[in-house]
Amino acid sequence: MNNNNSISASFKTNPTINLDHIIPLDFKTVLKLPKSHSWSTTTTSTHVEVDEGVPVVDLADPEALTLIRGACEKWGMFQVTNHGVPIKLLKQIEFQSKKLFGLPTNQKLLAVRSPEECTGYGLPRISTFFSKLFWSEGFSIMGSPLHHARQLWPNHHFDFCNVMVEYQKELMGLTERILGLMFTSLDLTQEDVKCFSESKNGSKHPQALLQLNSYPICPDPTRAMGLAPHTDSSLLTLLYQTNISGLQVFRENVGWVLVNPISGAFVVNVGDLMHIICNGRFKTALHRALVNQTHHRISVAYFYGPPKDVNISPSIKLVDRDHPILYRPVTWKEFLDSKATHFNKALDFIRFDV
Ligand SMILES: C=C1C[C@]23C[C@@]1(O)CC[C@H]2[C@@]12CCC[C@@](C)(C(=O)O1)[C@H]2[C@@H]3C(=O)O
Ligand SMILES: O=C(O)CCC(=O)C(=O)O
Ligand SMILES: [Fe+2]
Repeated sequence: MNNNNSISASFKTNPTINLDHIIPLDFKTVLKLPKSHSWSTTTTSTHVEVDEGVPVVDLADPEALTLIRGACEKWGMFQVTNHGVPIKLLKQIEFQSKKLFGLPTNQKLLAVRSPEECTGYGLPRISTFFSKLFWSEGFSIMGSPLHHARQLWPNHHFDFCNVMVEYQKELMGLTERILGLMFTSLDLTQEDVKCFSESKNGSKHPQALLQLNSYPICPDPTRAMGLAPHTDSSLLTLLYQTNISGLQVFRENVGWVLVNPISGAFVVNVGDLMHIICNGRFKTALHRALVNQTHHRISVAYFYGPPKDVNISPSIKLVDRDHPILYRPVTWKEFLDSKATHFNKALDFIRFDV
């Protein structure tokens, strides 16, 4: 799916940038944090302790709708349990990710993401917005991972590919179920949220990207950044953060709050597009990942969005005299283009002055 027809084209790396922003360091050989990866300690300063953390929602709970609405309004994030995705699949994707990131660097570079593309091995795209580099590496997949998996393991890519494909199938089902709950919690029906109706070129398919993240053991975590603060551009992101902590979410007037790993749970992030549809009522979650000195951390993010050329705009049901319309219509493609230039300010560029 690496063509101009998909959203992948919108978050391609600017071809003129330094390859340092694509090719990760050979982390295993580094005993001291290099200057290139040394952030000021104020940027990496750790989280605050809070009494009540990110809400956890058991999908079988009769109160799930109310809990989800409250969590999205207050945190832009919650964790889900009892979601139906087999634990075995979660263990398998963790295993396959570790297998991939454990390869020697020269082998991983066989599948490096090219500047024009969105899939393959490399540093997270947002690294181009920062002068310091991240203590992390990633592998992005859209649809079939076959092309890059063959480059890594010419004869032994079957298990990897099967797990990635199965995981994407399961996560698409779960994401759509959670999206339905989120809309229902605001009394919105399918008709109220037009983003899945026919797109201009007749394609009705939602778009999704699977991102495997690896945060190697770090010699000086107090000065390193795994993934800098950002919001996801998606409608919704489902993150499996294994059992090693590192994810933090920002709360206004509170600070950075740790998202405690819960065995077998998914973290659900409200993305920018959901924030637009809800006219700001559900908050897009500002989050980041820090690293540690003892454990290699893996996380798996599934970004889900609408067909690329469908207009996304605030639902009129959530607009009234007290809640004026905040955003103008935008397609996911246009928004990703804007995000690739304006990064965390992209929402401001489509906001009406109120
Ligand atoms: C579908 C997408 C979401 C994403 C941009 C992209 O087109 C492809 C990569 C995704 C990712 C993964 C790491 C974090 C993130 C912020 C980034 O830079 O690239 C997200 C993007 C996003 O949500 O904007
Ligand atoms: O690794 C994590 O906990 C966060 C990953 C993330 O935010 C992302 O991939 O967008
Ligand atoms: Fe994210």
